[in-house]
Amino acid sequence: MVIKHDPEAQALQALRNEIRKHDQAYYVQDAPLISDAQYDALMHELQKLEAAHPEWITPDSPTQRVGGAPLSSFASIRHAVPMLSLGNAFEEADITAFDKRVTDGLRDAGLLGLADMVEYNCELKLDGLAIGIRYENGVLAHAATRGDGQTGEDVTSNIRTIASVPLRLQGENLPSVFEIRGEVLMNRQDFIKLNQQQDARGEKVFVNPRNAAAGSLRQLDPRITAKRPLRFFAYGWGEISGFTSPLPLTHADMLAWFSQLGFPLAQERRVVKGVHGMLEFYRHVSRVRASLPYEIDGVVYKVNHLAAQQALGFVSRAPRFAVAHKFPAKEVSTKLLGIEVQVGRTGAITPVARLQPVFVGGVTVTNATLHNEDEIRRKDVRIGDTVIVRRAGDVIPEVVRPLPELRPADAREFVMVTACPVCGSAIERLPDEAVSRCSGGLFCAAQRKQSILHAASRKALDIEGLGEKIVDQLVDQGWVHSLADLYRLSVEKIMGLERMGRKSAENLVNAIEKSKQVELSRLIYALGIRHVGETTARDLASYFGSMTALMQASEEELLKVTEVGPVVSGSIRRFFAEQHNQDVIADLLQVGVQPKQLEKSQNDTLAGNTFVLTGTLPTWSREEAGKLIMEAGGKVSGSVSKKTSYVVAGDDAGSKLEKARQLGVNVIDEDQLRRMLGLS
Ligand SMILES: NC(=O)c1ccc[n+]([C@@H]2O[C@H](COP(=O)([O-])OP(=O)(O)OC[C@H]3O[C@@H](n4cnc5c(N)ncnc54)[C@H](O)[C@@H]3O)[C@@H](O)[C@H]2O)c1
Ligand SMILES: [Zn+2]
Repeated sequence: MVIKHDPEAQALQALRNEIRKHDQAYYVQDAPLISDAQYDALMHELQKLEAAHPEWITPDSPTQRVGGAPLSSFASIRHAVPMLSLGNAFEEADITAFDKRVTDGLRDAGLLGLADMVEYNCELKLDGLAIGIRYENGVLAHAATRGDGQTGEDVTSNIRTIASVPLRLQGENLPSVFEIRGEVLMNRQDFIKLNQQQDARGEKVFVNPRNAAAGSLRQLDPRITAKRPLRFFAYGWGEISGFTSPLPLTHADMLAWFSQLGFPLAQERRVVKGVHGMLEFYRHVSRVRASLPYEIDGVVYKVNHLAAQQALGFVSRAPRFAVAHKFPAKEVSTKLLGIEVQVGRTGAITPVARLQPVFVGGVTVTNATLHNEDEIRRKDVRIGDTVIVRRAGDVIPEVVRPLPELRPADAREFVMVTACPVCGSAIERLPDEAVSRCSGGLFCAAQRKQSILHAASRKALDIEGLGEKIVDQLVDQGWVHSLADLYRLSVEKIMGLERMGRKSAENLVNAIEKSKQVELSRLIYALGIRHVGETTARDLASYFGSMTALMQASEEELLKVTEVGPVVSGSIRRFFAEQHNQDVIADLLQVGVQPKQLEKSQNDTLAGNTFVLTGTLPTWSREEAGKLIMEAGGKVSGSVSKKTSYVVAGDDAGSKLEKARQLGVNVIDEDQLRRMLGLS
């Protein structure tokens, strides 16, 4: 054949096989391998290919068929009347088009006056599985799943276990053959309970109520089905014969009759006219959806008059007289046009997907997060891919996964940027971290607010009154670009900020001025170098004694400082390697910031000793004691290790004391420390 070597024909075959595989998993195994959105995207792609090449459509194409082949472990039942699917509509325009098709069809058939609007019966689209139940002379004879639409699985014994399915029809005058059709489903609450039980017993849990209902009904042992909380709701019929009374004339009256025969109907039914009526029903159901006891995935509109239904007839897999109006999916597919990176307040670099605009979860989405570089690799997302995008509730939309089946030949892999897109500083990523970060902490505009707030905090420069609201304004006004700019602010300028009187402005300027006389350790901490917390800053200050010495320190020297390992030293080296950061520090010294170096003690009594302070000391605060130790040449560390020389324990000392005992580290009290310091 000619089409054999056509790449499009090959793609078409591959798609059909892929879809068949998923039909099998979904309809037969009740265990879908992919989300419905993903499945719908594959189906959509196949429809597009077939529309372009109608000559390639074969009767066995998934677009022409319903469901999956019946499971062979069940006996099969041939449907007297085929069980079909429903056409789908997603937007108002689809509904308008549906109504126009119906209206035109009925006018052509002479069933609708020129000025008349079509009447529709509106129902919920229950998210379970379709079942046909046949009654002979009023008694349940057999029941079958939809299967491939022509032949279904015999689930008679299982259907009999469902309490809401009558074993015998109610009333006197009954048809000799009557087939009811409807949905078997599981209430949300029942589904949650079932999954808890399954989990507790170490058995399979279901992904959603639909699959739980399908899996429970399609059991070879009806005793298992009997234990599952299944429900049945009627919405249609198959063969009806041997009935002496006239049949109802409308769909709504048919439903009313089913109710009399003993079948439960789903709530929220309504007969409406025209597009307006259908859309109003849709909006109403959208509002009550969350309060329904079961899952629905949309609503169904059916032409109400049965004569009109008959005149309209069927296409291959669905009736022309009905349509399912589906709710906006939380997941949809779209094209990934590109990947950009964003810099967060803390310098974290987030890759962001630029998408072909798509309507999902009720809004149009053009961007979605890809979290980080590893996620992109793990999901194997490539630029040019068709991807599944998810948006549930108020969360940020995210790219769930690509559809490799639809990957174009020119799809490209993402390459992480090496320089910050905001400030140009190097991007760093530590081996044990997922996130890449901009290393221009002091300089990067994206991180300005955060880094100034950090520098002003109590344990850093301790600038009272410099809170988030003020920092926001200072940065947004463009008055403060870097830390040093704080020291250039005047009272007059600050008075220009919202709700800032002269007095508070003066206080703030004084607080900023006062912070020029800062201990070296606090200034180091204020720089916001990654992994340099308060304690490390103190260790660095006491070891190097000056900012210049720290900035010039080699890796080897840094590693000599207590508890500075390769990660911390690397972070310090990279920070000072950035020219931008060096400039900010030079600027700080220029505007008059004078870090106070700790006075080295005369005799270096405690040199070479590392102390850990824990618990409440009788007279000194831990900070005071730490300062005294450092002034005597000792080091203070936050955690106990074999390298610790002494643990100074006060009242209520906890795990650190225990650790010291385990490791055999000397434990002393405040008095002993005082003596070592030569203070008593
Ligand atoms: N994830 C997967 O791998 C996978 C595989 C196959 C199918 N699917 C999903 O199944 C869908 C196709 O399934 P489908 O062919 O059953 O179509 P459908 O579920 O979109 O619509 C037809 C079905 O709706 C049900 N229904 C509920 N309320 C109804 C009412 N009031 N009146 C009439 N019918 C009502 C019936 O069971 C009927 O068979 C796909 O769009 C996809 O979402 C997913
Ligand atoms: Zn940056």
